Amino acid sequence: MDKPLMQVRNVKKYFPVDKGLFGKKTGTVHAVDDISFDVYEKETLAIVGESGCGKSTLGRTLIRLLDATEGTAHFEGRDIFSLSQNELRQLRKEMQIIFQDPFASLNPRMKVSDIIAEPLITHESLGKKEREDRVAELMELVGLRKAYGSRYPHMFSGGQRQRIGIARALALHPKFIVCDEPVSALDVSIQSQIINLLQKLQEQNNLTYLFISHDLSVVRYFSDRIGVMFLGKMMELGPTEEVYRQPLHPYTKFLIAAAPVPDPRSRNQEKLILEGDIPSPLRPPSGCRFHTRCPYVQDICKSKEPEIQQFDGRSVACHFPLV
Ligand SMILES: Nc1ncnc2c1ncn2[C@@H]1O[C@H](COP(=O)(O)OP(=O)(O)OP(=O)(O)O)[C@@H](O)[C@H]1O
Repeated sequence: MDKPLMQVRNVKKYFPVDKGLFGKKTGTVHAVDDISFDVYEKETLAIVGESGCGKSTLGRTLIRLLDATEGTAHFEGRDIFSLSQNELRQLRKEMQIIFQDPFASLNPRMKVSDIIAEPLITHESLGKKEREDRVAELMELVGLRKAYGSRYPHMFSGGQRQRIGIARALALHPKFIVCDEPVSALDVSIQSQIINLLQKLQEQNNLTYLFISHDLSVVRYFSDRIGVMFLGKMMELGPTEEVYRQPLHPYTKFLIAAAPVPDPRSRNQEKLILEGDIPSPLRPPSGCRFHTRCPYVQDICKSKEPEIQQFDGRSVACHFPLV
């Protein structure tokens, strides 16, 4: 494996909730709650989990679109949570994000060529001709015809709009890209085109992806490793194929069993039925956060938070891993 590009240690992101009288703080959402992992150069690390488990908050915190509550994240040796505004400006070139809904993230009043040129104008001092050439190059890279540059976002299909978002994200030659559910809003046939494009761009540009998805069938065939989140915690992390073949955490086993694409090898897998709703991140359960839904729950799970155990390049936060 390549060396770590990012080392994330004990990162927390809490949101105060003020719905009380006079905007008084009435609680805290534990969106990301003490998460540690490494992201290796040129890998695709998928982060999966049900809606609201903190995937987007984690991704946004790691590229400093959100300020962490606690913890550190070293990117090529620099703790990105303690950078000055000026240093942060430099860092922004190296870290980008691709959003789920390309339409919402593209300014409808701007021409596509201006949308793609925007980061170049903000961060680079290129002449007009150089900038136009770079925009044309980026459009070609993502499979958009140069002539489309004078059109507006509403004139494009969802897949093409996502290509525009990807071109803009690539404009400054980033190393690390958070892909936040980039194909969830697209038709299945278009999803594979965009995933193929992301893979091609990764190879050509040595990109590292943190790929956020609620859909395990999407990430299976192209992520190198997979991290499974539940209520702000990382429950399991390991090489994708190994995690699918033998999930160590009951929650991972449930997610794989519930994934929409049938896997012939998993047909005989024990059916797991999860009891209850996802608990509130405002008042996470004591002990293991998953214990209220876990079919294998035992007394210790209700009172003691599991330590993270390491198994040969894999990690799991469970008192009774499925080894
Ligand atoms: N700005 C905010 N203020 C308060 N709570 C927030 C804020 N942003 C996110 N949350 C809460 O933090 C928790 C994690 O949200 P997040 O969007 O990171 O989850 P997610 O796993 O990405 O879900 P989804 O797939 O639905 O986007 C949720 O309970 C959410 O309501």
